Formats: sequence, C-alpha cells, structure tokens
Amino acid sequence: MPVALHTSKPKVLIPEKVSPDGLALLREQFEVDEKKGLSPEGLEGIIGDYEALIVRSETKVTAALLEAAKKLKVVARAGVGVDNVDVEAATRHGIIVVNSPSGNINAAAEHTIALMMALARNIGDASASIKAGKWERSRLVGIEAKNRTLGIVGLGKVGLTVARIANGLGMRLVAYDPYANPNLAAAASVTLRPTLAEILKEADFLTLHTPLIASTKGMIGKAELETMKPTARILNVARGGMIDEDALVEALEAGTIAGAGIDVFTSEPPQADSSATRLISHPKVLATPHLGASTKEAQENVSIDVCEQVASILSGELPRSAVNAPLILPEEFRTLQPFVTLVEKMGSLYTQHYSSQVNVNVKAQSFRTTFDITYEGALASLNTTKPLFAALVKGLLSPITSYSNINIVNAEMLAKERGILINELNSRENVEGKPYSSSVTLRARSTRSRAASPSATRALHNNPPTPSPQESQDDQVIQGFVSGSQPFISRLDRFKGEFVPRGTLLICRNFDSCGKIGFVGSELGKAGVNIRFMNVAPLYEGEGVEEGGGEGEGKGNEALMILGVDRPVGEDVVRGLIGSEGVLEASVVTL
Ligand SMILES: NC(=O)C1=CN([C@@H]2O[C@H](COP(=O)(O)OP(=O)(O)OC[C@H]3O[C@@H](n4cnc5c(N)ncnc54)[C@H](O)[C@@H]3O)[C@@H](O)[C@H]2O)C=CC1
Ligand SMILES: O=C(O)C(=O)COP(=O)(O)O
Repeated sequence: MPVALHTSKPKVLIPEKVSPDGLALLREQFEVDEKKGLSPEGLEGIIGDYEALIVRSETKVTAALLEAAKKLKVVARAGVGVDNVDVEAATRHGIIVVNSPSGNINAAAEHTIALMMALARNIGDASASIKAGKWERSRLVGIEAKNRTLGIVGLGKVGLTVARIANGLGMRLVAYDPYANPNLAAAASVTLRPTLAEILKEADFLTLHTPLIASTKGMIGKAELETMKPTARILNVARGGMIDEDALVEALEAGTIAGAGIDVFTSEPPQADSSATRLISHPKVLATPHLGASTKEAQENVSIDVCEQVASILSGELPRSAVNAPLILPEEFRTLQPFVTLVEKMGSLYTQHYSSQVNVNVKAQSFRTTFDITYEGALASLNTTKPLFAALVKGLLSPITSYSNINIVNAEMLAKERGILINELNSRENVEGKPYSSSVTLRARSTRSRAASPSATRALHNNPPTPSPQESQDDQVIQGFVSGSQPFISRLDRFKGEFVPRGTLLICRNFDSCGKIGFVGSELGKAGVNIRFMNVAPLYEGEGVEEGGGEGEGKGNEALMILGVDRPVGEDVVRGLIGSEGVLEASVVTL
C-alpha cells in the first residue's frame, strides 16, 4: 500500500480579521489558519502548534500565551500599537514582534479629522435627530475649524498627518511632544510647546496621538481637564487609558468641556457599567468602535506589510519592522552567516571542552563568565556584530541550559541574566599574510587577566582597532577563521592546528612523544568507537618550550590530539585514557 508523505508546512495562526491580500502571500509556503472568536484559554490550547501569530488590537498576547507557544518565532501586529503584546515576554522567549508602522497612519489621521469635523458640526446628533423625525436647525448650530487652535499631543506619524490635513483647513497648530523633530514640525506649520499645560490652555480641539506607555497613561485627568477652555473638544483616536474616562464624563456633565470624539476605550469592547460605557452613552460624546485603522486601503497595507515580514522570518531572513529586534541589513547578515556558525561553534566548543575535561589532577573546571571576543581583519570594520554576539551566547549557553531559542532578539538579555560579560573588540592587525581575511579569537579570562574595558558587556560598534587585553597564562583561548564558507578552529589554548568543528570530537592533551596515537586508537577500538579523522596540534609558537625543554616529557613538549569519532565516547573510556600513557587531559565535544 502506498504511504502518504507528510511534508508539514510551518503554521500561521490568525485569530482576528486580517485582510486576505496579505494572507494570500503566505498560503503557498505555509499553513494559514484563520480562527476567529477563540477564548484566551482556547488560544492558549492551540498556540503550541504554530510558528507565527498574526493579530490586530483584540488579541491579548500575554506572557502566559507566549509561554505556551513552544514553536512560535514571530508575533505580527497588523497595525501600529503593540500595547496588546507583552513584548518583554516575547523578547525573553526569543520571539520577534513585528508591526506595520505606517500602513494605517493615513486612515487613523483621516478618522481623527472626521471625528473633529463631525463634532464641530454636530453630525452624530443631527443624524439621530432627523432620523427620529425632528427638524432641529437652531439647536444644532455648529462651529468652524478654520482659525481655531488644534492642540496635538504626540507629533509622530499620525500626529503629523493630522497636522498637515488640519493646516489645509486653516487651523492654528500647536503641539506637545518632547521628542518631536522640530524641522518636521515647522514644515507642517506646527508650533511646538514645551509643556502639555500650555497646549491644554490654548486648544479649541485637543487630539492625542501618543502610544499608551507609562508617561501617557492617564495623562488627561481631572486636573488637566480643569485647565482647558469650556468650549474645548477632545479627540482620542490613539489609545484608551490616556484619558481618565470618568473625569471626562464629569467635565462634560459640568459643562467644563464641550464635547469629545472617541474611538478607543479602556475596555474594548466596553464592558457593561464600565467607565467606557458611561463615556460612550454621554450625549456630548461621538463614539466609534476603534475604527481608526478600518479602511479597505489601510487593512490591505498592514496585512501585506506584516505577512511579508512573517514570510521573511519563517524563511530565516530578517524583518523590516521588528519591534524588539535590532535591525540588520540582509546583505550584512549574509556576509556574517559563516562567521555566525564559526562563533557559535567556538562558544559551544568552549563550554563543552572545558566542562567535560577530565585531567590528571582531576581538578574541576569552572565556567568562566568574562569573555573577550576579538574580531580580526575585515570583520573588525563591520557595521554590526550583533549576530556574532548572539551566536556566541547561543554557543556558550545551549550545551548547558534549556534555552532552545537564543537569537539576536534575546541574546543580550539572557547573557545578562546568566551574569556573562562579553567584551567585543576589534583588531585589524593579526591577519596580514594569512590565507583568510578575518579571524575571531575568544578568550575566557581568568581572574588574573586584566579587564579589556572596565564593565562593558558589549563594546560599541565601529570602534577603532582595540589593543588586545592583557593576557594571562591561565586564560582559555579559542581561535577560528572561515575559509570558503567552512569554519575552522585554528587554536585551542596553547596549541595551534586546524580542524573543522563538526560532529563528535575527542580532544586529548598529551606529551608529544611516540605511541600516544596508537594507545588512544586501541583504547577507542576496544570501546567500539571508530576514528573518522585525526589531527595533531603542536604548541603555539614560543609556548612553553623553555619550561619542558627538549625531547622529554614536560610541559614544553605537549600536543593536542583531535580525533573525529563516529559516536560519543563514554566517560569511563575517557578516564581510561588519562595518566599512565602520557595523556594528560581529554574531553569529548559534539559540535
Ligand atoms: N485608532 C486606531 O485604529 C489607530 C490608533 N493608532 C495609535 O495612534 C498612536 C500614534 O501612532 P503613531 O503616530 O504611528 O506613533 P508614533 O510613534 O509615530 O508617534 C508617537 C509620538 O508620541 C510621542 N510621545 C511619546 N511619549 C510622549 C509623551 N509622554 N508626551 C507627548 N508625546 C509623546 C513620540 O515622541 C512620537 O512622536 C499609537 O498609540 C497607535 O497605537 C494608530 C493607528 C490606528
Ligand atoms: O494600529 C493600531 O494601533 C490600531 O489601533 C489599529 O487597530 P486594529 O488593527 O484596527 O485593531
């Protein structure tokens, strides 16, 4: 009977309404599941099957959900605000969060203007009145926007777009945004004010366009409302929670604020008897159910934008709008890729070699936590070494921790959590005359060696060539390079010798005298372990000769034997190698 072949495609979950234009881009390569109306528990129950999650503002991407999302690589927000995503938890899990920073900006700005004009001309009230059979021309007299002052809080993408449209309406524009670009403000005819208090006093219309963050939460409360003109109208198409809804209802009741146009609420959809419901039902409030981004055009834009990014991430490329990952140009990433592999192998070799080492003194090796990684040659002038930094953390930690997904998103955070300090250093000196253009040296510092830079975990990029840190004999050193796209290790401690860091390796330090290879070979043979290749690494130039002296068995006459073997070598076999026949130390690593 023929057997059905299962080629399982990565799975993408979409629990909200996202425009089909982007989803169509994903269907060929991925399994796309649109499942609306899931409860938080329902979502948590199935998220473990998915590599990507695409949401809008309704889905709460909590720490608990991310904890259950064992395969998840990306959370894509088809819109701007990521306040419904626990970005810190995503970062901790190495999950990239992307958004669409500009796809719905125009829609949000036009919605703001629509609310402003509708408030100015009582459109909502007038429509309800005429539908009720009334003809109330004198009650529904409005005001004009022209020559009135629009106070803008947050002069970012939406705020500036609102400003440009409002400028066309002949409004006077003032804004409060401590981080705004003054040139962009001036070009949009906006006068920046240094304090919120100033624009509150001036505004005939006040509109909010900041993200919901600690500094903006509750920024318009009772005290702020009291300083505004009683004829002022307030607009919020940004986020609920920035205005104290109860205080606004009170001000509208008291007549100290004339009206409000609100698209976003503290609870969405508003819960019965909540402050949001009281605000919505107030006669002076024009409310819409979070429609700022709800235009055909905006939904197409954000859907295509985030779906392209999801496809990139699931194909191992970098997204263009990551909220929590440092951006690296794809060309740079391609140049770095072989070195990423090399550095990860160096880190992993470090951890495995020194932690599994069995030696004559049976002295336990402790995991050192201060590392200098030096990029030599062409690598020293790269714009970014973040992928190399992440690869090192991954190499160091993967063999000894349960972190399964260490990447450029979470490497720095995880290294910090484990108390690992990594100094990144640049040197252009060491590769002259070598058959490769770049090499990398990893040095685990003993307490006796001097710090390269006092407390930095990362050296800044684009550093001038940095001198090597002062070395100590006890430093543990691994050096490597890439030839073609193949990584090689070229130095391990005091020994130089090229070997490919791949597969299971038995690494023995022994006296460099006859019979050692035969002895190790026969011991492995007895244990049923086949040797695939062997390499001998002599002492690095100038190392130790004076101490051991000549041909005999002394520190100056040692070598490393690196054997590629076809299976892991048991600890009993490794112990059997040590001692009598001159093998001083041995470790088994799998790279
Ligand atoms: N209702 C809806 O459907 C939509 C809502 N939005 C929301 O609109 C808001 C603005 O979005 P964008 O303009 O794209 O963001 P943006 O990041 O381009 O601009 C935000 C601006 O707020 C400023 N800001 C930050 N903290 C501030 C503070 N304490 N005081 C004053 N200004 C501060 C920043 O400097 C920045 O210029 C976001 O909350 C977003 O989620 C965006 C699209 C649609
Ligand atoms: O992009 C934003 O920040 C929005 O608020 C739009 O939200 P939505 O995608 O319409 O749920």
